[in-house]
Amino acid sequence: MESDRLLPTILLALANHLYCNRHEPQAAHTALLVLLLQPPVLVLSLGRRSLVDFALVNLVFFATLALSITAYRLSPWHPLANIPGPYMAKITKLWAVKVGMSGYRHHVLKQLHERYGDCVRIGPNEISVINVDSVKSVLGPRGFQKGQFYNIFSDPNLGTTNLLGLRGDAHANRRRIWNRGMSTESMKGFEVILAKRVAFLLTRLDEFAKSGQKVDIAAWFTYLTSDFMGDMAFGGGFEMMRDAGDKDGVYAANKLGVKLSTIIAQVPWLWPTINLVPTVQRFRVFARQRTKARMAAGPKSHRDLWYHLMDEDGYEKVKPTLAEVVSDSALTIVAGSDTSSMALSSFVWCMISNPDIYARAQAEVDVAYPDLDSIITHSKKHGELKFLTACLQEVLRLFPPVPSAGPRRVPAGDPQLIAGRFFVPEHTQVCVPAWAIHRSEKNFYPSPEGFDPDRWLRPSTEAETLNQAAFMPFSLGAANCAAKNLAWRELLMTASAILKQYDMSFAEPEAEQWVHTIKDFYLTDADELNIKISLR
Ligand code: HEM
Repeated sequence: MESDRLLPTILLALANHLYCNRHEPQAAHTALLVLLLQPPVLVLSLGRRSLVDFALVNLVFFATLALSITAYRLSPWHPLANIPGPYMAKITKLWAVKVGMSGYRHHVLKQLHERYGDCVRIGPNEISVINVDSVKSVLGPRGFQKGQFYNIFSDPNLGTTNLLGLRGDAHANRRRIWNRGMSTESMKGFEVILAKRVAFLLTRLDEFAKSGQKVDIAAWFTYLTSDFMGDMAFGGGFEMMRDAGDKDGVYAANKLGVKLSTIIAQVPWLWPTINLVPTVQRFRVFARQRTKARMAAGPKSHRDLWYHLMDEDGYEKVKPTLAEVVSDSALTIVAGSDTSSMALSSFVWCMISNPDIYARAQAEVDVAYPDLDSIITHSKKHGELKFLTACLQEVLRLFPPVPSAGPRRVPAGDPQLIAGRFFVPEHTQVCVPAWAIHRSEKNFYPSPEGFDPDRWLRPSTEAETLNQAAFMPFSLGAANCAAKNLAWRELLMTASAILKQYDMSFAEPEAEQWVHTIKDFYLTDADELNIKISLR
């Protein structure tokens, strides 16, 4: 290729690299279009017309761009050059997309930390940290704002963003309403709603116990938590326990959205493009339909979350808009169904896999609750369930339902010292993976990978480590789980009821390996967990 085309093509590619380095693209389709258009425009402006010219200019343009980006990302001038990590991760986000799509991101991050230490570079502009001091500075009271990944929680159709996607003052204002909605007083109303659903679960599970058929308990916990969240968010909407499945495909659409978020987490500028896919819209259509139904139904006898999010008590000077409430109610279903159901499934798996511990937890429930009714009518005795609580803590430690979450972002103009030795520039994405933190022997020792509920109950000794500050299944700081207390009640009530009512065993050898099928798609997903249950 002659220099009259070669030089301008190379310069154009380098200029593109320089521009994108300063201004990260926000939407894949526009960025791609702009890139694809440039080489042909250049060829035409140079007065050329032949196909060979078009092909060569394209080749040189994209090869130069790729080489320039790769060289810079691996060079000692890159601001994250001194942070160790895999080469492919440093060069391209495609590495993270591949890892994310495999569903084993949680395992990969843990292995990387074992190999490289507390701070690992996991993307051209992204790091992962697991030492507790850094975790505090990222998530603590003066922590970082959420990274670009969380932009997916804005709904272009409603023109608003749900709580999970908000930052700064906007987040604090909305969170105040959530916190009021999750007060001890509100919890009483929610418990009535929860108790009805748990009681119904038991009537459905009794059918399996009586027939002796195996039951996919993971699916039934999903039905329970989805039905419950539907009640909370929109005063109803899901009847998955009644239908023994996802009749309308709404849950599946939601699940697809969450899975896609794994890819988007790595390349957030793909979101506006993926957002155009009709299946992704299905869940939003459901939310709009339920909103109409909820508004037509009026107040419920027991106040649901909708009541509080709408500020029907009139505490706020400026009332939340309907769009904000709809998007937060939809968030309730996303955030509150798979998280709790995976925790409950992991709990059942841990019980059956550890018969001695199972027997102790069951005995404790039998002492606290003389009959099943007392379990589902009130939660006053939850404080007495010390061993069961320790079992659930251990479940949440080993199998956190949000294993690596989305990254936070180093504030503009304020580089940070991370892991005590690395200066990290503004806008760097920082991931804080609970799965790896919970399984580090620096935080939980001995046997950080073992199921040992007693570690939460034994008096502390020098030979053991139980780092409470490193326990973060509900995340930490201002944007931690808004429904942590409700989730605990749900876990304790359901776990107590299951222990009280049934004896459980694995229905097939594959079930013994079930935890190895847990995948990390921001929330977790796993195979069927088939068990046999019999009435006690
Ligand atoms: C065992 C059950 C649960 C676990 C382990 C859990 C865990 C978490 C985690 C780790 C986060 C932070 C996510 C992030 O930073 O990306 C979060 C946020 C959130 N969770 Fe939960 N969650 C559970 C149940 C629930 C339930 C039942 C609800 C709904 C009623 C809920 C509502 C929320 C909301 C609204 C947020 C966003 C908070 C904010 O950004 O201020 N969660 N949860």
